[in-house]
Amino acid sequence: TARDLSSSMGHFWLEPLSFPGLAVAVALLLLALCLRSWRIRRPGEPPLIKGWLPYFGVALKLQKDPLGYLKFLQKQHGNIFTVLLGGKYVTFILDPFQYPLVMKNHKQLSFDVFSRKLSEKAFSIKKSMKNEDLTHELHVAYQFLQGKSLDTLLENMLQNLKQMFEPQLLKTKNWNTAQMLTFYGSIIFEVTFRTIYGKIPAGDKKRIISELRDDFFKFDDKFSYLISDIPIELLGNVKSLQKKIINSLRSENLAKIQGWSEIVQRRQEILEKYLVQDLEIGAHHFAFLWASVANTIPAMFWAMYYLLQHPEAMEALRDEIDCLLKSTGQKKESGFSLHLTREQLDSLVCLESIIFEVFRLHSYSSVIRFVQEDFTFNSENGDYCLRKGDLIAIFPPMQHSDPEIFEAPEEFRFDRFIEDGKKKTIFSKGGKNQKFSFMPFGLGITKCPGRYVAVVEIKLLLLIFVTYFDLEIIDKKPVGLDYNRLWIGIQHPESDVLFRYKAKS
Ligand code: HEM
Repeated sequence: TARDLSSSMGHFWLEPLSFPGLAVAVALLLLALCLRSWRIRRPGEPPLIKGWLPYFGVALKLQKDPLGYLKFLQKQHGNIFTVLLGGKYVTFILDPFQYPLVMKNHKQLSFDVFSRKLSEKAFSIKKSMKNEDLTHELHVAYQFLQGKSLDTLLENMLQNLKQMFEPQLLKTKNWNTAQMLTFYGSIIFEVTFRTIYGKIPAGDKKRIISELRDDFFKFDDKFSYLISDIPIELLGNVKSLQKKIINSLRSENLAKIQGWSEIVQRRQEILEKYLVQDLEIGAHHFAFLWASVANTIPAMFWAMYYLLQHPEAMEALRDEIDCLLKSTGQKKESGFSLHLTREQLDSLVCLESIIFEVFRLHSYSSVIRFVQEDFTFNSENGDYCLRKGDLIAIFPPMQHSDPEIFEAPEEFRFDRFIEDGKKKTIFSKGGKNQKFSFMPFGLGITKCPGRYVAVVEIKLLLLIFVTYFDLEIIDKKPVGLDYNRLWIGIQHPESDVLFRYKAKS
């Protein structure tokens, strides 16, 4: 419908044009749209599905029910086919045994063309993305999101949570009502910012962090439009929000913040070494900040949402946490005195299983590659010609929702990732182990480097809320997914959910 169409394009505005001017602009636009859709399948190419809408192709159908529609196309056309989506031709590779072929052909199937375009539009990172040495050094620096550095991040995160919770939240002795996504979003933004970028000096602290957070969420609300072809200038105030956030993360402003994490220190050194332009440095910090919270927030929302809807999961989790606290001699009653190591967090198999089950159900992180040159994809099921300029997509939710790998895949089962009291890591189909059955963080060279931080952070927050608070869901109606962020991580809920909390007495 026209409404769907306008929402899938974004609510943008145009400068008023005179009538003849407008008519010519519309005619040219329609011509351009039709030309983009004018493609005929060449011999050897995968089946081509263009839909009936010029330019948009099957975008609306896919957005309405991505899994249902892709499974329908898979039944009709097999494991490889090309669809027209918002002016782009995307070839889906749905057979997991062919994933390694996509990952290993770096030269023909490039990941950086796609991510460079996104970084330029969404975060205003311009020249520096083309500098291979810089990109390489930034990648090497991701080691500071693992190992010993991760232990330090965990310690600092606990400390920050203590400072954030003690003055206020832990004193909430009467029921307080809040919207769940907004509530956890705000906590995650603040604790992540403090842990990664450090503490804003007292005085202006509250104002600065809440202003940055508000701007960040307003920007993030429009993120799905940033991966479309709509120029950023047509997205209302997104450009000015982007400028404002980048400005607050420039070296000069970051220098006022104390306690940078190792990853930020190292990134800053590398950025200074290669770049002269301070705004470009701010843009890199913005991209990293976005990556560090954008997916953790909806993941935390869903974990809490399912826990509150599934008393059996809550009970199992409470037992597991009680056991750990007892065995480490920690008492719940003595204020916020928790001390946890990464090994202890790691031993909580039920907690991890709950989080992984949320990822399985709601991570739509896709692996996207750009076809750099015409290329023949030699697979076991035949050879396919891929066309220069098209995109290739691997779509993990197809495995996550395969009933032969995960029984009753639509159900939330808190213990799905537990077997004989231990973590279950291998899943099979038809008797064969499936290496690519669970891919919430992408694959290969572009796999998320922050995945350990994300899991530690969600574990810590769930543990704290379950230990120190009484929690109840108020809106009991089931909540569906909003597929606006189809390719980019954990999906948001269709609507926020009312819940209430109070500190345990
Ligand atoms: C549940 C939470 C998270 C999910 C589902 C997630 C998912 C992903 C995915 C799928 C990618 C790859 C995108 C691509 O193929 O281009 C990615 C990239 C990235 N993620 Fe995460 N992520 C999460 C949390 C985090 C956190 C907490 C951090 C940082 C502390 C982080 C830092 C990054 C960075 C820096 C990249 C870009 C890597 C590059 O330069 O290639 N992520 N994430």
